[in-house]
Amino acid sequence: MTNVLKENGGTGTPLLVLPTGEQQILVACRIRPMTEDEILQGGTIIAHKVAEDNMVVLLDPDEDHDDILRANRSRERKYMFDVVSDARAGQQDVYASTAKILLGSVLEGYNATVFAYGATGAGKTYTMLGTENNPGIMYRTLHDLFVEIKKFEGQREYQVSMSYLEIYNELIRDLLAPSSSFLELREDAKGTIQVAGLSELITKTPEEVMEMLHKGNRARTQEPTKANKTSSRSHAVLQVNIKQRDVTRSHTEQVRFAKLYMIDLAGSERAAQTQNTGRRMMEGAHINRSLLALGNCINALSEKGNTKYVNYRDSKLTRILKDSLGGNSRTVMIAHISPASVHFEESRNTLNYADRAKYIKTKIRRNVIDVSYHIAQYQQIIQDLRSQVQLLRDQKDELEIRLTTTNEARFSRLSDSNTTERLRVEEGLKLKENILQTYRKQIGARRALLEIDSGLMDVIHECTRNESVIEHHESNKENSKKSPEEITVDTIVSENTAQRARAELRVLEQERSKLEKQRKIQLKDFETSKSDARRLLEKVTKKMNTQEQRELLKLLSQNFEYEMKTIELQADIFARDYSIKHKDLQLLRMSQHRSLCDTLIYQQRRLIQEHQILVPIDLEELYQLYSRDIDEGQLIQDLKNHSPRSVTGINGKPSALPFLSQIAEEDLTSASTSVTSFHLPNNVNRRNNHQLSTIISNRTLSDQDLFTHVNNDLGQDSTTNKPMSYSHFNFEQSLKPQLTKGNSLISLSSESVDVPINTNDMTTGGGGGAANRKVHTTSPPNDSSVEPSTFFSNNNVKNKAKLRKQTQDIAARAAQRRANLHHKELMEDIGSAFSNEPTASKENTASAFGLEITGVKPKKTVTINDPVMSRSRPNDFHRTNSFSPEPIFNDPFYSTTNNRATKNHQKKRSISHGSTVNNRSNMPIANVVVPREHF
Ligand SMILES: Nc1ncnc2c1ncn2[C@@H]1O[C@H](COP(=O)(O)OP(=O)(O)OP(=O)(O)O)[C@@H](O)[C@H]1O
Repeated sequence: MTNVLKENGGTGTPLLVLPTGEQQILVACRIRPMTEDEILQGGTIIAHKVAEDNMVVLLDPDEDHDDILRANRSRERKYMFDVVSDARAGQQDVYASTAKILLGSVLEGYNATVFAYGATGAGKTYTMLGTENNPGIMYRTLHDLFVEIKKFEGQREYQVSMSYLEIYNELIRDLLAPSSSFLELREDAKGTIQVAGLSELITKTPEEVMEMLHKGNRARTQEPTKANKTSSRSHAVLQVNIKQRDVTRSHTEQVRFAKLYMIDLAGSERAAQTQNTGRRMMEGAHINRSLLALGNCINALSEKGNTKYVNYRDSKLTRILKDSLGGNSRTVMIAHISPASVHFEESRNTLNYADRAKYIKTKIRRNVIDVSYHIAQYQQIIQDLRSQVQLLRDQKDELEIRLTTTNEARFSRLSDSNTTERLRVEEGLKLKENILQTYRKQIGARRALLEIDSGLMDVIHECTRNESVIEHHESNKENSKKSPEEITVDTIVSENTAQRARAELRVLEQERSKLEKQRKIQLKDFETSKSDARRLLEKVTKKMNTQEQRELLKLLSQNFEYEMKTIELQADIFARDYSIKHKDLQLLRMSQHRSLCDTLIYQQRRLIQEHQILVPIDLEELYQLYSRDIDEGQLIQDLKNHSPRSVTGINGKPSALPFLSQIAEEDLTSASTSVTSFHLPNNVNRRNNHQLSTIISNRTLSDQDLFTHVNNDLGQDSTTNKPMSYSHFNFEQSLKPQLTKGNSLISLSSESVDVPINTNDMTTGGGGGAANRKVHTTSPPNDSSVEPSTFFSNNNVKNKAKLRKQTQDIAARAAQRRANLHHKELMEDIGSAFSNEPTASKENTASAFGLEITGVKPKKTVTINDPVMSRSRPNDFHRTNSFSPEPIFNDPFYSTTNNRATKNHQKKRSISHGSTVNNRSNMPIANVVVPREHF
């Protein structure tokens, strides 16, 4: 069979790769020769290819040229197509002008379809399948596909598999497993049609393909009809899947997939012409129905602008052809007609359809998946490359030994008279040595460049880090201008750090410019060695004329390429590492900036309150929004999620990022102030430590904070080496050392907090009345069996788990309460608008207004009250302004009710021993107690 192809012109012409994007279907027309039957029937040739033009002229056999009346109403039809072939065109010609055009694209990862269309007996099967001695498109395409694949041997890995099915009477049969039951079509999530259970066989040679095709065709439903002795009564679909990837593993790898459909449709038929009855007629009806569906799709798709709905669902054929007609596929339609006058109507219909199909456009894109390897996998790839390098080295050494022996033998054989040959061999060896040296030089230059780059990256990173430290110090200084008596140890430490950073920066800048100069020189060296190697290679290639020499050269080059690839991979790892570090710093800087903004907002807010300035309602709402973000911990959560610390390494464990451990403690502290400065402006928190902790103790603690603190394994107080006190732990003393050891940034969000554990509340499991459901804890835990000090003990895992569980319970109950409250409020709001309606009807009305009452999302904040403060200063509240009827206590910064609720109910709140009671629900809502004198 392969010989047949060679005789027919083989695979000569190079393959095209067509561009991506919207493309029209390529429509070809094949006019077959007259058959004996047609000649016997007295048929005349009415279909002609016009010279070189891609035009078909179809003459009307009934036209009477002597009819003067109809002289101007000729039924002669002219059609233009992309390709037209007539009786003179051989199988190879038809293949070369149609399917072969697609092959290059298929190998590049584009889907393609070739389908043969036409009336029964028009020559579709001949074109697609052909005969044993003159195979058709299916075989030729696959043959060339394998030839092309062979060309890439050693560079790309291919897997070719095929499946072959027929649609007979709207039933799908697997032609490669004909005894299996009928198959069903399925549509996957992406809308791609799949045939469930279809066998897919991997093929390695064209011979295997041909064997499978024959096997499939033998199983195909074929019956003689009046119109065609070997009429195919089904649509046959050959699907070839091509998957390819590069042999050489790299850090990024492209895997390409392509689907190639080759379809031999059953022929449309007219009952009168085929004279079919019974089963044949039924078959014909099915064939026609599916072809009609195809025709409808073609009509809809060829509409200008293609706005019409395309109904692919009418037949299995159109469902399978969905992508080929309107989706991601380069498609070629080969319309077949008989030239005989007896088939004028069929030919005309076919040509009309083909003419419409010219306007169909498909959207082509390449099916490529970029497989990007995780850094952890790089090591493996490098290892693989190293072993490949070693293997090649061994091969090279072996070849060198063989070559030397051969050369020595040749030298001894060479007589003095044959000096020219001797010189030639000597020169060859010299060239080889030269090329080796150049390669070594190039590798050396690349390695040196990599080292400089890596050093430079480190220096740049260190510069940025120091700049960040200085910047933060400056902004802090600016932010909290202190009187001389306010200068504390912290201030001095910070100043020293900044000075150190400045000194470091100066040295680093010098180092950086030195490295940059070195890099320039090295880069030049590398470029020179590259061009030297290229020149030499060209020279040596010309000189080496024995097979052995060429093989050696090839091995040398491959060896060199692998070495270079290994270095490039290392460079890539460095670059990625640096990029992670850089992002880390960016995060830190953003965090610092946020800290500054928080402080600003806080101070502004304080000014407003102290001077009782009226603020516009929208500003007030913005404050509330801001406060909610802070309290819900959403921003902190985001920070945590994007923190490089959240990058997981092998086995899901956090990856070791040494950079983080290098961050100076002061940097972390500054990052940590992102939230704390909002609660603790510098001029407040420097006054005295007592005040500091008191203020902190009264902040709102969100669920997020709560979980974070519990989960963060706070352990022992590092200064006293004692377990953490239950009622209070201080950020400065407790969290910072943990953080600097590499704990999550989330911990930075909180300082000193009170953990609100009311064991009564917990043990009742939320099942009690309003008293048990109180959010605030006004007394220390009264469960004496639980030693507070053991709660945070590092070793007491049980207690920690218990505490975690209790905390979660509190949060869950608080969330539930809020949900109830929201629900209630919503119902009351709706109630005021529709006060006469019963509750059920209100819910209906709400849903009619797009309000889903039951779906009210519970808020996530738990409000904590300082037990000590609440008891000792019950009446120490004051009003600041009309927007804040209570002091900070009701400050929207700390308040967690939603905007609407806050707005609606602010005026109705009353103060009751440190908790604000919502008039409607009688439930305490979020609040924080802050004694006046602290401001
Ligand atoms: N280009 C051609 N050269 C020579 N013979 C041809 C050519 N095209 C078709 N024939 C012959 O015409 C006859 C009908 O062709 P074929 O079976 O391929 O038609 P078909 O369109 O597939 O019909 P059906 O739809 O009924 O299956 C066959 O005997 C075939 O060998």
